[in-house]
Amino acid sequence: MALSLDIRVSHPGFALEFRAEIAGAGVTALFGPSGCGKTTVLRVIAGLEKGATGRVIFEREPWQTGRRMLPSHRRGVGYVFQDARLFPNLTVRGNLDYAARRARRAGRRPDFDDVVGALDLGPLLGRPTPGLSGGERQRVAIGRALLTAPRLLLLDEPLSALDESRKEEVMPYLEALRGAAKTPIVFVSHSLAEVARLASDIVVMKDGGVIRAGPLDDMLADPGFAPVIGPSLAGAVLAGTVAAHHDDGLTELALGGARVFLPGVAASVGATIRFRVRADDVILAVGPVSRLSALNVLPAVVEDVHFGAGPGAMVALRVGDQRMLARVTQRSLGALGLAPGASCSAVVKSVAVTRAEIGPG
Ligand SMILES: Nc1ncnc2c1ncn2[C@@H]1O[C@H](COP(=O)(O)OP(=O)(O)OP(=O)(O)O)[C@@H](O)[C@H]1O
Repeated sequence: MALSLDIRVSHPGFALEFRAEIAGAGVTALFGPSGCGKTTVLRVIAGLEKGATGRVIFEREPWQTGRRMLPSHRRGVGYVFQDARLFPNLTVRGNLDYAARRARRAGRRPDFDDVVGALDLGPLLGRPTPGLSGGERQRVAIGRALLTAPRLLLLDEPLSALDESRKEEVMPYLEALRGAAKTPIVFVSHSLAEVARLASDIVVMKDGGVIRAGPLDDMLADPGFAPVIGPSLAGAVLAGTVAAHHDDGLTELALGGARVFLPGVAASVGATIRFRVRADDVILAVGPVSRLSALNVLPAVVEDVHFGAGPGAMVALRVGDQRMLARVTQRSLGALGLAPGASCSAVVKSVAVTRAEIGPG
């Protein structure tokens, strides 16, 4: 584990008591409602929360023990804030150069051209920052953080200030970063769709503490996790390989032996795609399914059933070697005779999977 945290922070009316081990690679999401303490955790990691106590160890290096803190600038942390916080008096190039100079002074060697290329910042370099769009500003902010050649990258809701189309503009850069960066990333979000697209691990927070932590895919496929996030948000991530793009705008994916049709995905044939299917969008059927508008009928086996306090049930399904969740009524389960071990079909409408929930694998 790269980052070991056992920290406490106290503000008037708020107490944080946070323990977690954060992986040395990939993206760990800190997920939870507004005010649960996500930003405070990032600030402690970055060395910005002066009143914090406890222990922060990064790759065996003590960043904080008790009240002794390694100064923020000696940690090698890149921080991207919700609002880009660019220097308004400098051009895009000026903002980026500033970061690269800082890194070089600290003995690190950022690759300017590499970062500019990865984030498509070339055409923006001469622009003053006040005139940039929200999406452009965040790309520059991410570039600036990368140019400090950080050992750890902290992203605090980098998309939350953007509207949906701007989010979609920036998201592919974050996804590419996840694939290319050897730097571990801690990503704060209260959007499960964003977390499902970017994260490999998740730490779920509530009221200043950790309520669940683990690998994202396992967690999202666990029917016991649904009550933690709210059943209407529940849904598992599936992965498939692009098999074909069709003239009517649909993309066909191979999932083991099964086929799934999604709204057109911009990825080449053979590429791996991840997509989240919300439990509410899955219909279960027993026996032959014919003449149905839904395009995806996946052979499934019931693995587990969790009953809620109301009339609903969360059903864990195995589809080939992957897992899915379906939320149906207990009445339907009884009528169909569905219990662990039973075979059924999981029916998913193509249009139920939105673009925001589809990303590269
Ligand atoms: N410097 C401070 N002084 C007093 N209270 C603070 C301070 N910083 C944070 N808090 C409080 O601590 C709590 C946690 O704040 P924090 O910003 O960490 O939550 P969050 O989960 O990141 O929220 P959001 O998603 O809205 O950004 C909030 O109640 C906040 O008002």
